[in-house]
Amino acid sequence: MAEITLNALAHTYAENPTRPEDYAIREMTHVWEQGGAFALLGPSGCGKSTLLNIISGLLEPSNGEVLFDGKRVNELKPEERNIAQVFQFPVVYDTMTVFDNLAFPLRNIGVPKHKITSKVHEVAEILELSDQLQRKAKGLSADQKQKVSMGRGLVRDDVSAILFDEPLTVIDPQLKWKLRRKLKQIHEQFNITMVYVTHDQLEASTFADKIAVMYNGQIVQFGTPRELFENPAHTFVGYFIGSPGMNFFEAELTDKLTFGGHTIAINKEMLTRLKAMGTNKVTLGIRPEFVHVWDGKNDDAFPVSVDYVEDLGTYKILSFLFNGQVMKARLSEDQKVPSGQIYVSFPEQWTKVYVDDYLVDLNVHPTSSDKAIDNEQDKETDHAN
Ligand SMILES: Nc1ncnc2c1ncn2[C@@H]1O[C@H](COP(=O)(O)OP(=O)(O)OP(=O)(O)O)[C@@H](O)[C@H]1O
Repeated sequence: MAEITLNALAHTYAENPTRPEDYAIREMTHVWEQGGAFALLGPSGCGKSTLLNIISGLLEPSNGEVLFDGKRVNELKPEERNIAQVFQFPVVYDTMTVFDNLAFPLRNIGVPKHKITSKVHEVAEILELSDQLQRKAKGLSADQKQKVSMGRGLVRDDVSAILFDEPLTVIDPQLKWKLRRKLKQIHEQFNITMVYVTHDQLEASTFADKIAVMYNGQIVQFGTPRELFENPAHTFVGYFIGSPGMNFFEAELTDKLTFGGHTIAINKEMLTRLKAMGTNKVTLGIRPEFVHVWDGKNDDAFPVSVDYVEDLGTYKILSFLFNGQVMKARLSEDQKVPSGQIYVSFPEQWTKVYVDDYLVDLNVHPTSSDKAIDNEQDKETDHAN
């Protein structure tokens, strides 16, 4: 069992890296606590496999350290790290029986025979493979083979963590949910650190307690599925999580925030913070679920025109044009479908503010650069006095 720490970790495949874009993993410091179920979620090419290979020892990082329970493991070979890895495609020995496949990692480290037998039966029972133990792996279905792959990670008591790299890719859709549930159950039973890599938000949120969202070689947010939904820390999280993703629009900052001449309701403290940041490029984000749609005129609502409505069975997605920009609102199944000109409002609580793609969060203290701006402003005020 292990807590995994990435300390100022960075990796590049380039020989002479000069720009941040030359790094597949940009410098990150990150902790996966012992016993947690974590997902590493992001689109193709964001650096998930690179990160996983660094943790398992298949790849040596260009900079920084990997620590297991506080101990540096950079120099340890994969087999010395006690990490089990389950890949996209099942790794099983076709000519061996299921029993021998599961017993293999234990035989390798010289575990006594009677212990092997009891451990293999215990794991087979959990994975519902007990009646398959004497079968040759060759004849198994893809999902059964993948269960054997997982079982090979679970038989060893000395495993620090299990890393899953898109393990359900080859599994039939109707069996996916079953295996996902099984994994969750195994996690609860074994209390082992599990890191699950996927580009599928549904897989990530059903498996993990906490999700690390990766984008361009960086972890842009690490939070519960609910945090990622309600308070995306980066515009990419808003866009990537949710279906459809968050609506974004550029607002103009003067003594208020406006979009196409309409004033967007925003907290006073937030306005002060934005002014202190010295930016006039502010991006606002609101999830389709939180857009209020009204039939008639309303003091807080903006006039918009309906573009089209998609009926998705249990809910509807309304596309509308606001100041020439297409945005979306989610309507419940029984909500009346409006047409023509309608009114929408954006509740202040759910209107998120982003500068340079990062959330401006009033609960988080300003960064040192914000403080520097504050200090400069204080100085200017002193001079003026
Ligand atoms: N061996 C390599 N040599 C050079 N560049 C590489 C190598 N492996 C990966 N990359 C690059 O590093 C970046 C991150 O790739 P990586 O495979 O880690 O992403 P990923 O999120 O796992 O993508 P996928 O989901 O498609 O596997 C990409 O730009 C990729 O092209």
